[in-house]
Amino acid sequence: MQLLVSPSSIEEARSSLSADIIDVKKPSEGSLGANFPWVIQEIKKIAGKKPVSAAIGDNEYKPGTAALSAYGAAHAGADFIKVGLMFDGTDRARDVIEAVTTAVKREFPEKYVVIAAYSDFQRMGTISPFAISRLVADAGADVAMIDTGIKDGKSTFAFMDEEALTRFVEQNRDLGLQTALAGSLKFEDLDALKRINPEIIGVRGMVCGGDRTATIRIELVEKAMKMLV
Ligand SMILES: O=C[C@H](O)COP(=O)(O)O
Repeated sequence: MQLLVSPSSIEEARSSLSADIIDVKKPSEGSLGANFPWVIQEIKKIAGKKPVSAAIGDNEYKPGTAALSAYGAAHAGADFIKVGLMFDGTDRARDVIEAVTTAVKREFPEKYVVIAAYSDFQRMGTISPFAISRLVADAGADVAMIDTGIKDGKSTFAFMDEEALTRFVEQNRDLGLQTALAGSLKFEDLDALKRINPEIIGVRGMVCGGDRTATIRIELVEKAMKMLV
């Protein structure tokens, strides 16, 4: 299980370097808020051999806009391009997933496309994570992800229990996909996450000391890494 940590600045990225994946985002613009291309470029430089991920926003149904954002993130140096689906409807989700995957993979077949749905989809009226796996696999994307859409401190475990999350991981594995789980995860959740066994867990608040609007602390990233071995 790899640890993905989401810094919002170059300084925070420096504190995140012991994580497995450095995920550039702008939390002030949403759960999967996109940061500036020059921030991705700078973080890519300091990340060395560590893979860099970039969130490209909690997208409405705008396949062209999402595809261009994904293309921009790939060109800025992101190895993982992470796309949130903040709308409902299987056909519409298929359009966006195909568009972003094509935008990245035509030029960068080695890069990973991560498609995220939200554990709190019911309160937001957006697509269920269970509905995206097949679409992600059919499009040739790589990772199906769950995050929380509304960052009000309620964790993914408040909306989906261990059994549901395990089913999601298994569904993805059967389709040849990796799974990433995130959403206000806490140190206390790590044992359950080890049992669920996704390929990636994504955190920010946990390594900011509980408040995702605070700053990432190097010792908490190291603590999380130690707890995962
Ligand atoms: O990709 C993961 C997210 O940044 C998780 O953020 P969070 O742990 O504050 O919910």
